[in-house]
Amino acid sequence: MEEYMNFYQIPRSEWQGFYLPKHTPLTQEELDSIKSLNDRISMQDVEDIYIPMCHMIHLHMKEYESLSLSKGLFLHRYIKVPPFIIGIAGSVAVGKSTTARLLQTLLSRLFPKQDVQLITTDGFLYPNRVLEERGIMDRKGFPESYDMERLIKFLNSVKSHEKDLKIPLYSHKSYDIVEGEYETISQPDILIVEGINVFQLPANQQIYVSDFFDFSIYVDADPALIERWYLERFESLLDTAFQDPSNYYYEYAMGDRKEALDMAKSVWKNVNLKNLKEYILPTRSRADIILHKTDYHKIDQILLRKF
Ligand SMILES: Nc1ncnc2c1ncn2[C@@H]1O[C@H](COP(=O)(O)OP(=O)(O)O)[C@@H](O)[C@H]1O
Ligand SMILES: CC(C)(COP(=O)(O)O)[C@@H](O)C(=O)NCCC(=O)O
Repeated sequence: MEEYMNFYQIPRSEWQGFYLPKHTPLTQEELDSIKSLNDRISMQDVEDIYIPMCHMIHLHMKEYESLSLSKGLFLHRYIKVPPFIIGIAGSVAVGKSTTARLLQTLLSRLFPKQDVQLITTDGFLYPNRVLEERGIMDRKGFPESYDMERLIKFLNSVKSHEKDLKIPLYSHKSYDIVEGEYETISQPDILIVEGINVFQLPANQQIYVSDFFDFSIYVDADPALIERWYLERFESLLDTAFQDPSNYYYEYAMGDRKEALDMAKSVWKNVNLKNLKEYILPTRSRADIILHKTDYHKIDQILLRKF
């Protein structure tokens, strides 16, 4: 079957004309706050791609709100509109967290009354102790390494307007869940959920994570490019975060550069690329929108679900 049969395939040049950014110019302060997320983000992409996408998301939000209100009228009860949840999926190192933080900034700016909160699903990875007990330490990021039931219960609580929900904290410094530390999500209007696994259909569950999504985004690129971004990020971390003696990769930062890069290449090939091919790419066509990136993270094509 043709994977994209139910998608409009829209080249960048066409997409950028759908919503003219002159309606929503960003102030210098806002541009600075985006640059502080990642100073390599292209402002042209923000204007041409992300701002029109925020307006597309707004269309979905309006429909969602209207359906919730109509449901309440039908049921003769007041239903407070549940939080609108946006899922973001894609490979490790394709730029999910950068996209998620950019979207959080832009949605907060464009819709100032909305409280936009963000989580990443790495907090739902089992702690290393559990992964070791199960003999799956080398499967971090694969479906069996996540407590998906906990993630589903969390999303249900968010939709039910529960307050002060605590989620575990994953540290890329210790490469493990930090015991006793949590992140708090409390009654957002919009919640962005970013992770490699968010469109997957876990075995033995009747409810899927994506059942809670009201809009979903897949960030896509050629795996050879993603490998380059993975290795570039690894190299820049060798010069910065990994220099901290308490960092999981400290020995690599202190040792031979080539050995460190060979190790990263092997993790890419045996873990992250394998995971991409077996479990992440097959979920791509579940997204409402696919952002396709080319060199330097430039978005060249947008695929928008028709139905
Ligand atoms: N739009 C972008 N422009 C430039 N660099 C980017 C962009 N998005 C991501 N990157 C870079 O690519 C690498 C991977 O991005 P990241 O958001 O950490 O990926 P993920 O969350 O998918 O693992 C990082 O080094 C990041 O700085
Ligand atoms: C923590 C991750 C599984 C990504 O988690 P996500 O937030 O996307 O759910 C990934 O960054 C990771 O650590 N992968 C294991 C192999 C590696 O060290 O790259």
